[in-house]
Amino acid sequence: MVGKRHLLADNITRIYHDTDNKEVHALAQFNLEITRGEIVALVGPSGCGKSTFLRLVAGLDQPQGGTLSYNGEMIAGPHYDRGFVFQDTNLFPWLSVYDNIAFGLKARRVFKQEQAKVQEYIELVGLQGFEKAYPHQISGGMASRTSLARTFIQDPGVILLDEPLSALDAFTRMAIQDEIIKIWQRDQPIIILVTHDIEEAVYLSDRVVILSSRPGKAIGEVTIGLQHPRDRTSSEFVRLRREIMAILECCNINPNYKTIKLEES
Ligand SMILES: Nc1ncnc2c1ncn2[C@@H]1O[C@H](COP(=O)(O)OP(=O)(O)OP(=O)(O)O)[C@@H](O)[C@H]1O
Repeated sequence: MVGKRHLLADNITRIYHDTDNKEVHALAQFNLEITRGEIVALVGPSGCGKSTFLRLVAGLDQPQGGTLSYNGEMIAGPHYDRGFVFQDTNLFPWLSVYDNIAFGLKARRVFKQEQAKVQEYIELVGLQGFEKAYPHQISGGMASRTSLARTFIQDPGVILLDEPLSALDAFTRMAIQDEIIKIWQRDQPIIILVTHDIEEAVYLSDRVVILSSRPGKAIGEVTIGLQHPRDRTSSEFVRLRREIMAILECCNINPNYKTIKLEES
């Protein structure tokens, strides 16, 4: 896979039906191109199709219109080369931290050859000493770290992060954001991050794509030209946050960002 990571969404449409069988246009004419090593954040109002897009890239769902390809091939179903991390960590409660992280390697029957990677990823996310603990014995932050390590260890070309840190306190979230950058710098996957936290989007991503209200369309894009590690208090960081907020405000899609607006004022 090395050197060939390329994701292309061309004119994607996804229409659902609600309980009254009325059409719900989740995504319309949605376009996005991402190459190896990029982190792209998707921000937009609740219900604008962000998670829908991640599900399409994961191959868990199919678009009704447009094409979605990875490395030139249409995405037809799930594959371990496209990993998904959800807000709800979905850890296997009957497996220890170690076995949760090793799970994918075992499923692919590569555990024997790649066993050393398990300890390596445990250390990368700071879980040493908790290898034998079960999910009910660890904190929310540790569960998130386990879930991230379980996905990153597979070395996927694409990693889909659907608000993976939103349930955590600000301090833990910031620590894990740094861990994500550390692993990303090593493995260089494409990362698509869905977040409601504008600061998180600016801290982690190379580009922030802003979606309109449903049906979700890209209505703006902000390039974050800052080196890692980023300083959240720098004038450029604050300016980029404001630029994204301005696009959201300009398109009248502020209501879901009230908390962030209050923070800014
Ligand atoms: N399986 C489904 N059946 C019917 N409607 C659906 C289905 N999945 C999603 N939708 C609808 O499609 C729209 C987009 O949903 P999606 O979860 O992608 O939005 P989102 O931008 O991720 O929202 P949030 O930020 O609140 O998580 C919503 O109106 C949602 O109700």
